[in-house]
Amino acid sequence: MSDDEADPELLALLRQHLQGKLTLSEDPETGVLESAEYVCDNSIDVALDMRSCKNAAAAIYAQMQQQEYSAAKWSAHELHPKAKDEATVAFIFTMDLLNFSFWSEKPEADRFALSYRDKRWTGYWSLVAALQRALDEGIPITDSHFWQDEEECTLDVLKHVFRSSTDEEMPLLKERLACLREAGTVLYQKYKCHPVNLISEANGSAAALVNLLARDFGCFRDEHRFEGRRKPIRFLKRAQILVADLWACFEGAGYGAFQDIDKITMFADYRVPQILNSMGCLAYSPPLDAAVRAKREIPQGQSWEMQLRACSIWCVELIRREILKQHPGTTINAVLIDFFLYDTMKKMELEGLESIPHHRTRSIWY
Ligand SMILES: Nc1nc2c(c(CN[C@H]3C=C[C@H](O)[C@@H]3O)cn2[C@@H]2O[C@H](COP(=O)(O)O)[C@@H](O)[C@H]2O)c(=O)[nH]1
Repeated sequence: MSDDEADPELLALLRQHLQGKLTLSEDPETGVLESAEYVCDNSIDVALDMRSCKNAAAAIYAQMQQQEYSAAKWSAHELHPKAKDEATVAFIFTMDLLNFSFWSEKPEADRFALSYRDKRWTGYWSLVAALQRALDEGIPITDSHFWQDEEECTLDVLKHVFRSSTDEEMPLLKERLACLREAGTVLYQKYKCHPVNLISEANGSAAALVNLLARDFGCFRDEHRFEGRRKPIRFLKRAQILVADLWACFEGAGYGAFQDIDKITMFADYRVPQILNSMGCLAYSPPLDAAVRAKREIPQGQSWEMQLRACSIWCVELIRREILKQHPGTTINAVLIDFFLYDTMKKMELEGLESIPHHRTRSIWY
């Protein structure tokens, strides 16, 4: 067949499509909601309180309206990147590769903290500040070529990037370096060394992008066994928050344009379960409640930890459905509810209003 002749198979497919006979493959699903509902239905140490979820839906909606809460708030934060370009995509990809496990056992004054732009940053914001500071210092921390260069991108360089203003180091630094190395290799092998090519591969689907991340990057494959069930339970928290951060940063356009963003669920971290419990939406069994209040470490993958994560996802899904029922046509989705709950929890923490500690699990998943 010469170059300018169309492929007969392609022509046949096109003809079928034009005649309405070709049903393109179903929109992809991530399987996270199905996983969350399954674990929640089989949980005995974490339960949802429906009355509180209903009340929470009304309160969250009212406060989001009052604060004019929208995706635009994402870029408003001084540390988040402002430019709507490939460099920002690389920044967000790097950030969500490493967006896990900032909590400390030390008192507030001694915990890992980072000084940047004359402020002290802890938790998630210490990560964002560290990346911004590295770029200011000419360290190409968001460049996948750098991640692969074992001479340049060493553990000592990462220690410098995340250097603390206290004696405590950022947790899991070796694991963070391993995430960068793996991501650098996969981006080199499959995506021409840049995450923008990942986004275009997903063809405007948030669920497809989440699935690509879980398929190709072990460090995004946040799925685990639950009590003998054959099919793994999928949480995919950092894959989902990566898609959500792109969507929020680019305000649903450009590299953040996803026609199915509403398929993204709440991000199963250690902060949102804390506020859901404080609002009465999640109830813990006495032994779990005692373990959380005693700040005892809860191992990743253990039943309690799986129940905390899954019930949080399912709880926010029910709150989302209740808001939709009370306010048909609202643009509020699980991403915005989640962002709002995280930000509200951080405000409560700042004002010393935490009624229960967050649970202590050390892992690269959240
Ligand atoms: N579910 C959920 N988890 C979130 C975030 C964020 C930050 N998102 C920003 C972007 C838009 C929003 O408006 C936020 O301003 C971080 N985390 C997770 O929390 C943990 C860090 O806690 P702490 O150590 O206390 O900072 C860690 O697992 C981190 O991955 C979120 O939004 N939702």
